[in-house]
Amino acid sequence: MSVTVRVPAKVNVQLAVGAARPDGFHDLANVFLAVGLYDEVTVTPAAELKITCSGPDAHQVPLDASNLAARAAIALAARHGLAPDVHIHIAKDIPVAGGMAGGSADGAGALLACDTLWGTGASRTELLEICAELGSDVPFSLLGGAALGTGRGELLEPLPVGGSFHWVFALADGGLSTPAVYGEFDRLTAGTDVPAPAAKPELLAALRAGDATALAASVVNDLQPAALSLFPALARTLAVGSAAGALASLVSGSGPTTAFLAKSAESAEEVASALLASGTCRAVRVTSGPAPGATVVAPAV
Ligand SMILES: C[C@](O)(CO)[C@H](O)COP(=O)(O)OP(=O)(O)OC[C@H]1O[C@@H](n2ccc(N)nc2=O)[C@H](O)[C@@H]1O
Ligand SMILES: Nc1ncnc2c1ncn2[C@@H]1O[C@H](COP(=O)(O)OP(=O)(O)OP(=O)(O)O)[C@@H](O)[C@H]1O
Repeated sequence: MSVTVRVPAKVNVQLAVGAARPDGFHDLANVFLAVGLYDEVTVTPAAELKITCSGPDAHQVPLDASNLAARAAIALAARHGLAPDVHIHIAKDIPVAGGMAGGSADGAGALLACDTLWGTGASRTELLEICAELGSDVPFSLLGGAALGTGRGELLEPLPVGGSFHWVFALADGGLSTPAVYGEFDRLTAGTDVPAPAAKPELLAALRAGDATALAASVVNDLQPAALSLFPALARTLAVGSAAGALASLVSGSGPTTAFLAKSAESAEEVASALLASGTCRAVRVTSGPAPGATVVAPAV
């Protein structure tokens, strides 16, 4: 008896970052778009909590209680007076420490999988509450689609999207630590007046219309200068994608994955080939978004 949940990666089409708050987090206007790269989380009853991981980046994933999937199982079990005795297997396809919310995806996936396996019947509200305790990106991993995240990114308002967008992702050699990138943002903006973050109306309209050209004209990531400062080689990857015809080239979230919005599936393939041929990234992925949020794919039998 086991339950498998599929969970998407995300790209931030707008990431507006405010000044650091007293609690160390930053207020955001975070426009999330789920894209079709997925991790699959399978939970099976076991004598004790155990985690395994497969996939090309598996060796970088912690297999102890610090794994967000383990933390999710423990949090749900504690709320319902259960023992978190499950084997969690993560089939990992989302790049690790890549700015695509891979760990968050596993947290949301394990939560939904354990809820289904244990029959805890937690409401959507309770699941989202636990997600927010696990991390700022985790609620969106559960929800999927597109959403505006405010607060530290955990307060979600689903957004309408009028079509599918073609994306290419270039995976970098190495990762970036999210706190380090926010720290670099603070260093780069020290002494300046950081405006309160706000979603751009023209960007929300472009999403609503499914208009890739209009979306490309308005994407913006306030963490990009910080990511480039810590990982300067990313500038070359961005330039290659733009020269190959991408409508927009940007750092995905805290990086170092770079994201390229293409006008068509054919153009996306051309951008991907140029990126690979340039030698400025370790791998490329072609996909589209929005993608659905965490979904049970193989229920308990
Ligand atoms: C960069 C993004 O991926 C964009 O969606 C997120 O803002 C990061 O979300 P996350 O990885 O879920 O981050 P969390 O696990 O909640 O926080 C990790 C660390 O990132 C920094 N952090 C995160 C979110 C936020 N709004 N402000 C922050 O300053 C803090 O240093 C925090 O200690
Ligand atoms: N299930 C998990 N998968 C990957 N990393 C995990 C997981 N649980 C905990 N981690 C830890 O979290 C760190 C960040 O990994 P993750 O892949 O979530 O980064 P990210 O995609 O850049 O995050 P975000 O986009 O949400 O800022 C890893 O280096 C690892 O130590």
